[in-house]
Amino acid sequence: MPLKDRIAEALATVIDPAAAADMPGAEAANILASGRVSGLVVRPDGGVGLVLAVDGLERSTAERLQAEVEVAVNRVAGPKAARIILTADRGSVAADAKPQASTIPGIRKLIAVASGKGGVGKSTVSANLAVALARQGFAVGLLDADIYGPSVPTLLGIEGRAQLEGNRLQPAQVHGIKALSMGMMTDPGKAIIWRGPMASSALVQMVEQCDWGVLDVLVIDMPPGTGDVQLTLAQKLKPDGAIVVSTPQDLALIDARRAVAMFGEVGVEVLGLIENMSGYCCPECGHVSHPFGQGGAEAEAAAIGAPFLGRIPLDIGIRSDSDSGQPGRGVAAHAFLPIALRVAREIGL
Ligand SMILES: Nc1ncnc2c1ncn2[C@@H]1O[C@H](COP(=O)(O)OP(=O)(O)OP(=O)(O)O)[C@@H](O)[C@H]1O
Repeated sequence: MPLKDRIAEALATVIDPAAAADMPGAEAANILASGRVSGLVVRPDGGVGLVLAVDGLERSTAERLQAEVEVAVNRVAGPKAARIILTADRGSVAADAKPQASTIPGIRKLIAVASGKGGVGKSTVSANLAVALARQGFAVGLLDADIYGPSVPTLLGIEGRAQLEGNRLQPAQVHGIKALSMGMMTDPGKAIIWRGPMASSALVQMVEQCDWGVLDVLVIDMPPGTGDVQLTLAQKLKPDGAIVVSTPQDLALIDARRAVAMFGEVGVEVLGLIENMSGYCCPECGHVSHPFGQGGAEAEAAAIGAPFLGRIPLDIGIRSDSDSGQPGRGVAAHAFLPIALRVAREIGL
């Protein structure tokens, strides 16, 4: 039987959650019969694409359904073959979220991605989260506000400086998102010597002068730490929510707690903690080890009453894709999808 037919057969085993709710006990309709699946294609490289309509479903139900579909497709077509595009009447899915406008014209929502200390993967998380949100159909911008070590140009493979048109800075357009970085303002390798209030004012001005167009969400890769610059930036930009990234070891978690407290001080809701570099799977033998400990961020989140958004494994592919400017592939694509869906729901996208 052709692969496409076998995939259709597998999809026919997935029950439509709405039909199941309507007909408890009866033989509920599957997602093919109920018309949720369209545009099923098998690409020459073996990848499988389809559109899944999730109208009328709660976000959590839609996420579960997406995961079920992914498993069904991958079972037939091989691991990581599925590429699922969700469509929804946004009103129905986001009905439970509270709408709120950002303070920057044209930008609906702002998310700050922060960490208590440097090097925990905050920029990697920001870039992959931005790409994952864009793949859900949102118009996404990424601001690299990390004045101390702007890494977004490397992570996204951006070369050259930001251009000015009139008095408006033009963001780079890469991987389906718009991006602007301090690293696009200076010569590579040149230190930026702004300090304190000057740094935060310059950053705010940079966001406001950028020609973002209309964005559903702007992801802000904050400078690492919890000093004055970070505090002022949070106060001035008033993000709709903040995500704190930490590795699992105790020292990083102490700093993550400080970052959560900082957002509390300025009244910014913490959407949750992400544990990065969590567990390493040896590509040779498949053994999973935990060089930075295990489960620390989840326990910390529970202790401080913040949601836990998920964990990203320590993965050689993530490291090499970051260095070569290719976010959103392989392990990263899978790990960031549920986090992006949850974040979108939390901020009411
Ligand atoms: N999950 C991961 N698996 C493997 N490597 C990772 C992972 N996350 C981040 N890295 C690597 O760790 C290094 C630091 O990541 P990144 O620049 O994102 O950290 P950061 O917290 O933004 O650092 P800083 O705050 O100092 O700018 C990079 O080389 C990146 O490729």
